[in-house]
Amino acid sequence: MATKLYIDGDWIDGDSEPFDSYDPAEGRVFEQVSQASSQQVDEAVAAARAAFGSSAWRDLLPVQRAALLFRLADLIDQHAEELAALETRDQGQPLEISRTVSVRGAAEHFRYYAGWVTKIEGSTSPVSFPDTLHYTRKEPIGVNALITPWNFPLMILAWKLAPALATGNTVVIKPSEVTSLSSVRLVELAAQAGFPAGVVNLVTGGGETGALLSAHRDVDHLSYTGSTAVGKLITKASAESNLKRLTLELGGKAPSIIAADADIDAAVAGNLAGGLLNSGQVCAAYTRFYVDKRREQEFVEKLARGVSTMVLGAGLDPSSQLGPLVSEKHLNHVQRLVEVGRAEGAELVTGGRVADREGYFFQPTVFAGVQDSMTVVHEEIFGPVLSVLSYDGPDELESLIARANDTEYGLAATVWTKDIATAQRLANGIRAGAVFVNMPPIPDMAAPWGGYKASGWGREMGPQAIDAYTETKAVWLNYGY
Ligand SMILES: NC(=O)C1=CN([C@@H]2O[C@H](COP(=O)(O)OP(=O)(O)OC[C@H]3O[C@@H](n4cnc5c(N)ncnc54)[C@H](OP(=O)(O)O)[C@@H]3O)[C@@H](O)[C@H]2O)C=CC1
Ligand SMILES: CCCCCC/C=C/C(=O)O
Repeated sequence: MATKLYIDGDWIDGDSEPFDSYDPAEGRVFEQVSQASSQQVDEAVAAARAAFGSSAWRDLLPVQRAALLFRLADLIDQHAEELAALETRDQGQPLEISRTVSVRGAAEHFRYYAGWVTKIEGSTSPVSFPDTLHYTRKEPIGVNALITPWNFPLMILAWKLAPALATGNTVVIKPSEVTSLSSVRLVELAAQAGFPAGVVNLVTGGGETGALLSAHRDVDHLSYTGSTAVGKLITKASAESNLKRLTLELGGKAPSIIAADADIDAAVAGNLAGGLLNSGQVCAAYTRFYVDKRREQEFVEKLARGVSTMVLGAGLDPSSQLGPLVSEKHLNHVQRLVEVGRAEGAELVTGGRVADREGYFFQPTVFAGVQDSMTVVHEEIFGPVLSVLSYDGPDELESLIARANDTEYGLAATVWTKDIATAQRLANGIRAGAVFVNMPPIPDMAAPWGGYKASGWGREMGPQAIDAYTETKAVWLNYGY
């Protein structure tokens, strides 16, 4: 039996043909997922609109709204093992990642934004009119479509859902068709927590569901995480429908700069974590390594050694360090780009092939001798593929910054050095939403996350997400009237 849709407080079957969800570690179907029809998408949006105006939601006191978010966080904790196993089975990530990053991360987001509910303040402005009070209010935007990706389905849903609900919005959730299951379970827990009917709606689907939401005239704001190509389609659909507000977290191609004074062992460990977490299926993954020529050989050798000792395996196997890629389609995408890298002359140091086992596993791969013009430096691979380039030393800092910035993306970057001036100059010069000095790209709910350039619009997490889900209203009060 297929999973169900959740519309206006009811669990219902999708009217379109259900689709298969695969266990990527086995390459076999393990669940059927309901597919919403176009009419059901309309019903979900209508339910969210009605709930937005309902006193059951609108008139809740901030402390009451916060209590619902705290309750949801507690329910996630109570079901942590079940959620982690489900995420691992559906997405492929090692169980420890599901536990610590996905499930604990999701619960922490609901707690963090529950804390914000009672602290969403406006301001007063000293306008130049006599007898006039001017103040601002932050109001919820209205109906929000949340279109979430397949790399961290549960956690990224929490990035969007927690601030949306904290600010008093209503939502229609549309998970990636590749990984819908943890979203279905989270919505069950939200219903159990007691959110009023219509506040949280879920439409699973693939093929047109996302497009229906992006073109919908009664969606006020859409938050999307995924490819830049779809991000562009969404901006077009917004422009051609109702100019809905957009928050877009799109592709990345993070540079990693390793200076001559870096602790190479620490840099290798940090870059392996930053480049291969979730098998490289991370928008902020470190992918192109610019190493000072004096340390290049040592870095490549140690990186390749680290990569080749990593244990590939099903996420549910506790010894596994690298899980499968999420789907056969994505495995083919990674394989194609690795072949392009070889054809363009990158030196394959280790890996480079689909692993010889069931499921969608790709060998972790290191390319050396990579040139700036190569496709592996520019295209988002979103897999376990690390490309090493080099640079000439401290005098090259300006050109190094230019090379790091020679990309359409600007989500994240990293610098490895003991010299504070080098770190600061690079952090200032690189055009990216986050620069990590001597550490992997670890998000935190208190810190903004998002990109420059084609990596997106707006910021998630931190206080910035409160802005993403609110409108600012200016109230002018003439008390001399
Ligand atoms: N930034 C990140 O975290 C992520 C980046 N990626 C990158 O994206 C690449 C391609 O991944 P892919 O699996 O194709 O997924 P995409 O990221 O391209 O997005 C697929 C999602 O977008 C929705 N969608 C498609 N068209 C529209 C539209 N016009 N309006 C609104 N939503 C739409 C789909 O829903 P529907 O079919 O129902 O319309 C589905 O939910 C990956 O190789 C990777 O590089 C992928 C995942 C996460
Ligand atoms: C160490 C945890 C890394 C989590 C990265 C979250 C990724 C987000 C994205 O790809 O959009």
